[in-house]
Amino acid sequence: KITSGRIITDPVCALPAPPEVKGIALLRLLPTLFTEGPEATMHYLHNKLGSAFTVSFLWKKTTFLVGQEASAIFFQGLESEVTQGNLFEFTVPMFGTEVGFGVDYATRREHTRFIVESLKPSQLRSYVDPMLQEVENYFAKWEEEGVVDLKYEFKELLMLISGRCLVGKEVREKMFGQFCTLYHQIEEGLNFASFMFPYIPIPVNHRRDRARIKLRGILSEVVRSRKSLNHVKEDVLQRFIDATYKDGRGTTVEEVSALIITLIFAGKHSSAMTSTWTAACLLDHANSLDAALEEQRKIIGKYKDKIDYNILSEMGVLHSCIKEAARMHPAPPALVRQVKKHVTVRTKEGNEYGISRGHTLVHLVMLNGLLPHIYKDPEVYDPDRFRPIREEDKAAGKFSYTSFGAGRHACGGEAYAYMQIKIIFSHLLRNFELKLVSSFPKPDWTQFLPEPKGEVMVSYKRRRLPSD
Ligand code: HEM
Repeated sequence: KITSGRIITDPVCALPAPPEVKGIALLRLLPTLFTEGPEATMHYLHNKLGSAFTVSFLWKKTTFLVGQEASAIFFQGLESEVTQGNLFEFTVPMFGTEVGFGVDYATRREHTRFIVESLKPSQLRSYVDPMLQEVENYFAKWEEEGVVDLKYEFKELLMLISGRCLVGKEVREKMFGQFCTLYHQIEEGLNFASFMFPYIPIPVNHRRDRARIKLRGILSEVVRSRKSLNHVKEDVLQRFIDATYKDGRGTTVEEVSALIITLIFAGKHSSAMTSTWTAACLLDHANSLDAALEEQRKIIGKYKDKIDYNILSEMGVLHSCIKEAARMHPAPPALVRQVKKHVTVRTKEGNEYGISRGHTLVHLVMLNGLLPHIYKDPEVYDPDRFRPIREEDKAAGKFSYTSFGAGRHACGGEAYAYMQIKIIFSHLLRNFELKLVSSFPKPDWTQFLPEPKGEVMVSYKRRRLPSD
């Protein structure tokens, strides 16, 4: 039985708790969960219980939030109320104890500042040419025509771009194969077993730990060499080397190396998956594809083959196509926090609930982008909804679009991500005729970081897109 808005006697919290699902009611949901997946299950609970509801399993209470009103506390709450806390403990053996959840909150905020500064528009301009070179070199290896798994291709390409723009030329040119192998071993350390028990002695954890030490060694060598030879480069690694804490202290070699590994992790998979969904959506919607091609023709007419930061900013149609794919298929489908101090959640339906300390809070990005009072026909791929005049997310206001997070922990790499994805797609659209040959992918919920299921097979044929 699903209990609704029950008055509880917790002395700290006089407000009713959100509707709760537990025991037999929870068991009854299992068939839907296994046959239709988490999104359908959450849809069902959201429709039935409203925009805040709690799932209780054993002693663990997880409260799910959907929509702007209910999610406000998630994004705006103080660190003393709502925190990422020790939920991300599992990332410490992946990235090291010098960054992320291995350090205190104040130091972590300083590191976020280093990241945001290294990816701000004035810095982004310098990453356009290296990104372009990586993209051109990559697709130059494709034949005259063929069939590829675009998901695989994007994973490879995004790793190359990360290698060049984040890690820098030394590693990219001399030891990239070794770097990738080690990085993948760290990435493989992210699975359901290591998430629950990050330190248990299983082979995948051993490999992750050995890989992190070796990778750290490689990066430390590069940082030391740059420092001793006074070699200054145009990449994120250099920005981290030059960064200073508020007290004037510089970053250590270990911190710089750990920050770079963290950043590749934050940006590579999410960008590769958003690119894959964008391709699948575009190739499945002739109107949107035509609009994106038309925009490229116009831009070629104006600037010929030249691409720079400003020209990329003119690709508004392409931008909306990517944003719309990320709305329907957000790279992280849900975001998590922990309640540190009792908080109040106000819902769109006009309810007020008290959430007690110790609850896990989950903001459901995957449902937030599908709310019909914000998005017209939310199940339809319609990039125009983000174009001037309509701008459905802006019209609705704060927290209506959360595919890149929001509030204190909003994505620090959003502009960088759009830039690299736009560079990839402008190249693909100008140089290849593409067709989706496999069926439109479903999300694969068996992966720790969900991605399109199976191969995303696309046929390509070289061509030169004429100008308008
Ligand atoms: C399409 C690609 C991307 C998507 C969909 C995405 C999405 C997100 C989301 C939803 C969050 C919020 C996490 C939370 O609230 O718990 C986030 C945080 C973050 N992202 Fe991204 N991201 C993308 C690309 C990137 C890239 C390319 C970088 C860097 C190169 C990056 C760096 C970060 C960082 C550093 C944070 C943490 C911010 C903080 O905790 O203060 N992201 N991202």
